[in-house]
Amino acid sequence: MKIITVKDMYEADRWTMEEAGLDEIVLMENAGAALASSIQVGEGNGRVILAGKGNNGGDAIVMARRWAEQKIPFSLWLLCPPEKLRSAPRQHLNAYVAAGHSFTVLAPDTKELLAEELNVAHLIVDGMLGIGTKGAPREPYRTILQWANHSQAIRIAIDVPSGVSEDIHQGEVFKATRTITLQAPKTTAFHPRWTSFYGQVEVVDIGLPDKAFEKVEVRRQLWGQEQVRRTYPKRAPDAHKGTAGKACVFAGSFTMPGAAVLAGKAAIRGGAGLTTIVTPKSALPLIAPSLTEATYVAASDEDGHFSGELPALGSFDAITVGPGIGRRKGSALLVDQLLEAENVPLLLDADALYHLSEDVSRLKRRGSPTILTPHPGEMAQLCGVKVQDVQTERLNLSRRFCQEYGVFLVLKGPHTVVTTPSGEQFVNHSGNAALAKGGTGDVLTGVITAFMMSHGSVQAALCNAVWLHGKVAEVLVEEKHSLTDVTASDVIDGLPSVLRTVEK
Ligand SMILES: NC(=O)C1=CN([C@@H]2O[C@H](COP(=O)(O)OP(=O)(O)OC[C@H]3O[C@@H](n4cnc5c(N)ncnc54)[C@H](OP(=O)(O)O)[C@@H]3O)[C@@H](O)[C@H]2O)[C@H](O)CC1
Ligand SMILES: [K+]
Repeated sequence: MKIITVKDMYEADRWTMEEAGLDEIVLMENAGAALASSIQVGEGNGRVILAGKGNNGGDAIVMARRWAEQKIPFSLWLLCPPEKLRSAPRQHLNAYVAAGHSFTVLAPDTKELLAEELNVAHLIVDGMLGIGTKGAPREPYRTILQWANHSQAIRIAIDVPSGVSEDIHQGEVFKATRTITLQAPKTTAFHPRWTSFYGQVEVVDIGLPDKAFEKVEVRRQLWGQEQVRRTYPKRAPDAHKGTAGKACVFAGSFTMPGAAVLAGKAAIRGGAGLTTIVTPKSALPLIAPSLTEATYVAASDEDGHFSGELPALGSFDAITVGPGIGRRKGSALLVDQLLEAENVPLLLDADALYHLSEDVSRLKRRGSPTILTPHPGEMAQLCGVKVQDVQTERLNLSRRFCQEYGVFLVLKGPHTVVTTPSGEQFVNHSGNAALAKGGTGDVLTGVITAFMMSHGSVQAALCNAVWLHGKVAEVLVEEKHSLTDVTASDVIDGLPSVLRTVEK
């Protein structure tokens, strides 16, 4: 599903109205109808619908008419005098009134009443400001946003939470429990400044034809269950361990053996036919008892770490380096040599990224796919910028990096972004805060390693692995865990149940 900018959305709107002849009134009707049916109204009274002067307010007015016809009690508040409404919302207000329904206009003598209603509301629907917002909300929106955000109510935003805009500001923003976005997800939903204001994001169809987006150059998409099901490869009935892929994972050290165990286990659970762990000799006995299915190569060891001497190896379908290798000179030498490995995809994670950041230009010499899986701190180091700069420019920075160095990149975080060497981007739509724990990154690395070998496309392999990893965390928390207690091993144990749903 394409992720679009405000400019893209207005262009698609224009095409739909001018070329397809569907006017704004119809789209607004569709929007209001979709909203009315996707919001669970719950028990009791105390539903407040807030409508601003623009078309976002128009969507709210249509939704209110639909609810009124279903005899759902609510109060509709108009935050500007009716004559100040834009044309389409005004027409819909006329229809609302003609149908015999009532509303209240915000005015000095009604302000207190709105404050009180918001205070006791159990559901607030935000149709105040949409994608036409510029900068921080002005009055009266600012004050109403403060009241709404203080309420204990469930808060549902129409299209975007009011106050969210492409120009970043520090003003008041509607803190939505859930945002029902019209037609296509907007880039602001994945901007670190705004993500938390969106709450849970849901996209509803309001009838714009796909063709409306054809002219829009969209190179950012949302990756979710539907895309995973479409691209997840079926295992051939005659598959054997050789065809399922041979992975070589350089991981672990005397002080960090667990990282190798987690990455290796996850690769095996993720479907790798054969997994070989290459680890310093003294770390091997710490790893092998916990990972019986792997084979091992004992690498030359210096103080429990890689000495830098590359052991003789057979041929592999994927090489991964990084989990638990540490930051010593020996592992730096190891990374340097592996970057020269020909004809095999190479995944660099964790401390391998630390060593890579010494000289990123080495990436340009690689002939086979290279995959980097940094968290924001590692990305900052790779790019020579501050972590904060990575967070505010996640999409743009990733794209520039991948295009310059010709790599695939998985930038981890609440909406993990996968970028291809040509700059196509995929924003992941699964996961939760349970993954904020040491070791979960090693698990992701293992799954990616396996998927790189089973999927025909590196991009699909990365996107599917990231989605699966996040989905497992969701299922764990839904079924038997809390956000606090999930461990990296739990994530490995949770892989089978989600994989089964994907394979069906
Ligand atoms: N195709 C679709 O997706 C459709 C979406 N719809 C909905 O329409 C809105 C966008 O509607 P639009 O009227 O363009 O914009 P808004 O509703 O966001 O309102 C913009 C007006 O609000 C004022 N404004 C702007 N910034 C601020 C601010 N910081 N503080 C206060 N007020 C602000 C401004 O008016 P002024 O006269 O004050 O300048 C804007 O004009 C979209 O989000 C969907 O919800 C359609 O219903 C169907 C098609
Ligand atoms: K809104």
